[in-house]
Amino acid sequence: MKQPTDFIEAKNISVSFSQHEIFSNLSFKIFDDDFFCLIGKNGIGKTTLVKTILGQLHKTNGEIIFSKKFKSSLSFGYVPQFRNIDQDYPLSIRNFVSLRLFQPLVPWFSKKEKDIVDTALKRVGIFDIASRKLGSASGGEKQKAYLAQAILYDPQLLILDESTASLDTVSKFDVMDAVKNLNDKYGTTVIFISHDIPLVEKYGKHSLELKGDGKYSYKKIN
Ligand SMILES: Nc1ncnc2c1ncn2[C@@H]1O[C@H](COP(=O)(O)OP(=O)(O)OP(=O)(O)O)[C@@H](O)[C@H]1O
Repeated sequence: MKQPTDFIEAKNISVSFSQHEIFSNLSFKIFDDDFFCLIGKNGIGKTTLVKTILGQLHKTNGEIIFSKKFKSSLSFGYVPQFRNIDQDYPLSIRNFVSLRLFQPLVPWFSKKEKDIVDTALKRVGIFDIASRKLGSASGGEKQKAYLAQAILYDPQLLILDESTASLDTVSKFDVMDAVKNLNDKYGTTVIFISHDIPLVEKYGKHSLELKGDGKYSYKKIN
């Protein structure tokens, strides 16, 4: 199969903190339509690697090449582990998602801003329930509201950092199906940091496992 021409390529990258080498000579590609899974035990260097890709940390060695679609200053959306929201939280799902709109100069939203929010709500599949109170939504629906916030400005990369870790099984698959839809239908490039191997195997396209001591494995999954 022909590989996409848009990608981020890491070539022999190494990162150390003082004398502590986190990873070394790491090489892999993240393609434009990728569902790239980053796995490895706690403290192995997954967050460090993502920060390196985003240019927030300096590499000790190696280079990261950005093809034409990706700029070296990447725009990204970020969804961390699920943070629960109280039952009596007053905002609707739509108003909660709108909180991430850049601060408007006037205290109401323009048509363009409303369209941005509606598009994000539709893309993650919560448009029909957008007027409901977020506090009364299920765990999966709340996490999809965070997901809608993360894709509001159509970022080049969507980073899911253990985003399904504390959700029940049904909600986990519900959120992952929404992410898969973004990836399949809208070409959103996904980096999924997870310990959940069954999810990685079901949804991932490539995986990079950091194993410590400079060892890693990079493979195609689906
Ligand atoms: N700024 C820093 N200075 C020094 N050491 C750091 C710094 N940032 C991270 N580390 C260390 O680098 C190692 C890798 O941390 P990192 O957060 O990347 O791991 P991780 O795989 O994302 O872990 P987790 O799964 O727990 O989130 C850890 O030993 C951590 O303490």
